[in-house]
Amino acid sequence: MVDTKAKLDELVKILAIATEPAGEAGIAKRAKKGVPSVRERVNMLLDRGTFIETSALARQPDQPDALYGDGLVTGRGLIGGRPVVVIAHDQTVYGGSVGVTSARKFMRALQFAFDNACPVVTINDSGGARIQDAVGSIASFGDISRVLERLSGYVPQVSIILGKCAAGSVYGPINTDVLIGTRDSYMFVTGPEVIKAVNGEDITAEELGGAEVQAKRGTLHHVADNEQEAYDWARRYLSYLPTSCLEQPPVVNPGLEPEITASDRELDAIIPDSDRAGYDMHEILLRIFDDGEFHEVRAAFAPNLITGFARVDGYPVGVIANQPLVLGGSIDAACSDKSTYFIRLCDAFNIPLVFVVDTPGVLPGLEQEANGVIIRGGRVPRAIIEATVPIINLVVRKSYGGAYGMMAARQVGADISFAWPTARIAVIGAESAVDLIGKRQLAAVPQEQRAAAREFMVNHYNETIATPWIAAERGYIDAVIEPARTRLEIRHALRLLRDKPPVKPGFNPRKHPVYPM
Ligand SMILES: CC(=O)SCCNC(=O)CCNC(=O)[C@H](O)C(C)(C)COP(=O)(O)OP(=O)(O)OC[C@H]1O[C@@H](n2cnc3c(N)ncnc32)[C@H](O)[C@@H]1OP(=O)(O)O
Repeated sequence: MVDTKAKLDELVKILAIATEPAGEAGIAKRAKKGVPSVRERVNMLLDRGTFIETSALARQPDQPDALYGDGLVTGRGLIGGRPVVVIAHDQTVYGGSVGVTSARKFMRALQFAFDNACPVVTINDSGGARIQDAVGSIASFGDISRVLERLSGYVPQVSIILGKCAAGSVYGPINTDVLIGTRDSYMFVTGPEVIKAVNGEDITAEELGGAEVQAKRGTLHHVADNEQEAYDWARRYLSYLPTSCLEQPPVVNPGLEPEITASDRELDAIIPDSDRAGYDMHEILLRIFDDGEFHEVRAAFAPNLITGFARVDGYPVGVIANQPLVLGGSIDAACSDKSTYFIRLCDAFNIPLVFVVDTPGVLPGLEQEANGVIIRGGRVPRAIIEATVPIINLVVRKSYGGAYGMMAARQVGADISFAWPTARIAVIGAESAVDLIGKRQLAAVPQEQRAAAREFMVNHYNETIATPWIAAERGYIDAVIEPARTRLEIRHALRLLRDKPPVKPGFNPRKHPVYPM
């Protein structure tokens, strides 16, 4: 005979335990740290009331006191009304470490995302592979890595970093698309105590892998002031992406402001008269896309290049722009990596690219050469050439030398290229050009007249060579446009390119190209 009521009572009791598996000790641990519970975290991320948990009762076999959930909460829910899979570590259960059972849950959740072609968001607060599970846990991380690779470029993957994450719990996230850390989070391969024990090095957690440091290294794509901001940032990021590479990104509020606005007209005066004066590129970006909105990604890393998302007539675009306020907007090794990554991210998810160009060229010097500026810079044009999404190129001021191609000149990959009348398109800047090819002429000028002669030659170069007119006359760019018309011209251009096919025509029997790495 089955005692149905007793069974139901047992279920209610077990579910209550599973909701707070570490009991009072877990609650006290969170209270001490001042952090929400893992399920509160999931609910802060998702649309209200949409979370459906899976495998809440999973626990280690053959251990009567094993804790439910095994340190991981998994399930599905909605963000902005669209499905996502969520995987979140419970720091109060085995330190959120990943054992054989939790790894199985992890894999099942990833498989669900694969089968249903929906994004994955992980909330990481974990010391990595569970030491007690020995080879079982490191083997499980191997399994997880293989599934993450299958998902990469197929569905968007976001990692939120909270607390102190180490080892497998940083290598997993770094293989996802975007990492968001709270200001008080840490990422390292091994923590300070292990380092002290292994090589005697005394180092603080902040120096080793604090959020600010990791953002400057490019490991974190955004540092949030608190958990809620981290979840909001992730939600906003996903609003620009399709649920998978099989879909198109969502369109939001098309058709607004079809005529030139007062904000558009401000663009006519934004480039300073002085060639050497800087200005904040954000001021341009905020005026050439919808609603003055720009969702910047990786702001703290290589800030001489800006990357982020915006909308053009409601359709998401990825934006890559030089920042004249930092290193004059020159291109260095770090910003080359930033650019390559962002091109591939957008291309993977059918998001057109808009390059906004004002760069004096590739940053010269020993430090850059030692940092691999050649090999890292070499990947940028490759990524542009391989991309199949529509690409727009807009030169607002300088576009010199190798940087011309690295910012998607039409000959490298732009489908449509524009320049403002203030554009300077040339092999090198005026001063360097005069010093290089005009040195014999200058040497022949009497010393007292040399400075004036040099200035004359610089002006002559700027007025006759480094202009957009030569590029326009010879067909290297498509049009020179009034700055105030830019927002509408980009709209028209992307409308023309809306049906660009996602494959390049022509058969090539190779397996894949070889990258400069
Ligand atoms: C593929 C791989 O992942 S191999 C590498 C395995 N992981 C590691 O080497 C990291 C080991 N862990 C650490 O270095 C530290 O715990 C840190 C840096 C992650 C966190 O440090 P702290 O914030 O000071 O927390 P603390 O060390 O107290 O750990 C919190 C709890 O998690 C447990 N824990 C942390 N990491 C692990 C782990 N990998 N396996 C099992 N338990 C772990 C701790 O034993 C502790 O348990 P308790 O609350 O019952 O005492």
